[in-house]
Amino acid sequence: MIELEGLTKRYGDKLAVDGLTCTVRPGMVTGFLGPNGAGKSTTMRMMLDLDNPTSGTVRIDGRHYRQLHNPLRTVGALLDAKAIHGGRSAYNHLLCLAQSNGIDAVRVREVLDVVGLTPVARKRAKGFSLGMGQRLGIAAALLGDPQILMFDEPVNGLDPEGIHWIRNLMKSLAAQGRTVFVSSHLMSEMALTAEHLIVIGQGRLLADTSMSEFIAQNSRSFVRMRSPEGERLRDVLSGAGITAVPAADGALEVHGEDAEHLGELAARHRITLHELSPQRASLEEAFMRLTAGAVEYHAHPNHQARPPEAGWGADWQKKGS
Ligand SMILES: Nc1ncnc2c1ncn2[C@@H]1O[C@H](COP(=O)(O)OP(=O)(O)OP(=O)(O)O)[C@@H](O)[C@H]1O
Repeated sequence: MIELEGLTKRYGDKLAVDGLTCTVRPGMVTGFLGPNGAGKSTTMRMMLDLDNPTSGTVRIDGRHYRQLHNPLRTVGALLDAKAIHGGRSAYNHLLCLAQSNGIDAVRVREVLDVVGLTPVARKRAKGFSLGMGQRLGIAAALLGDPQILMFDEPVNGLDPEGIHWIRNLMKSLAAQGRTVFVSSHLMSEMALTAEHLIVIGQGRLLADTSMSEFIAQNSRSFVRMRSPEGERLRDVLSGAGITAVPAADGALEVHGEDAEHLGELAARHRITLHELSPQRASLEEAFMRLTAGAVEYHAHPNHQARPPEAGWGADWQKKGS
């Protein structure tokens, strides 16, 4: 379990993380979301004691990172896959890590096997593709067989097979009772992987909730109905006090009613339906809706450089468009 309490980080005038209080629990994958510059990497670095908080605390299984006897056996992390000594082979990179952390060398072969790098174990890491580098970083995170795992953008550079693999790996680690904390900008991937979400914007906590609650609370859901007797269907709905809004393709959209009720109503009036489909918003829509006011870096849609306006989009050029 990872507990944050009032975690705050200030860089000069910039409040990168602003009083974060939340708990990352074991037995599930927790997704960590936020627009660019929201403070995700800074938070993860503070969790791993790579950066000092301005105030507030992080506790890993009840202790500060510095109090952990053998940190790699408690918490494994993939933060920056490029932070590897490129001159070493994958095997030697992991062996050095294992030896300096009192981990048996046998474990090196095990994790190489888990991440599928055994065939290239003796090759120098500097010749690795982005995806292979990610796999090596994941192998390092797994080396100490820790109960807590943190991954910052783990699917970066992975091909579809690799993305599928890491999704299953994270789910299986969580199913073993481990704490799995993962950040990603790939919403569709996050929707398939995470059970719980922690969302931040401009360093502040915006949501700490289950995936399904998050989508339900931050999106509009409705039922689409399509019938060859559209006019009559609309009259029947209206007679039952239900407002239906026509969609561009001739279907009707009904808010605030469940599909079962609407289907039964149509059946009672012997109205043929060609479609009766509950529409649930995607995680991406819900995320965009929640974070709309907390997006820090905006690109302007018409490609032409435009002087930044005042307000929360003013410094978008900092990270390039
Ligand atoms: N070492 C630093 N010095 C000064 N400012 C920093 C430093 N590290 C991060 N920041 C600033 O703190 C804010 C949060 O950055 P951070 O990298 O944690 O965000 P993020 O959510 O990980 O972003 P992204 O999704 O783009 O990776 C940003 O405005 C960033 O420019």
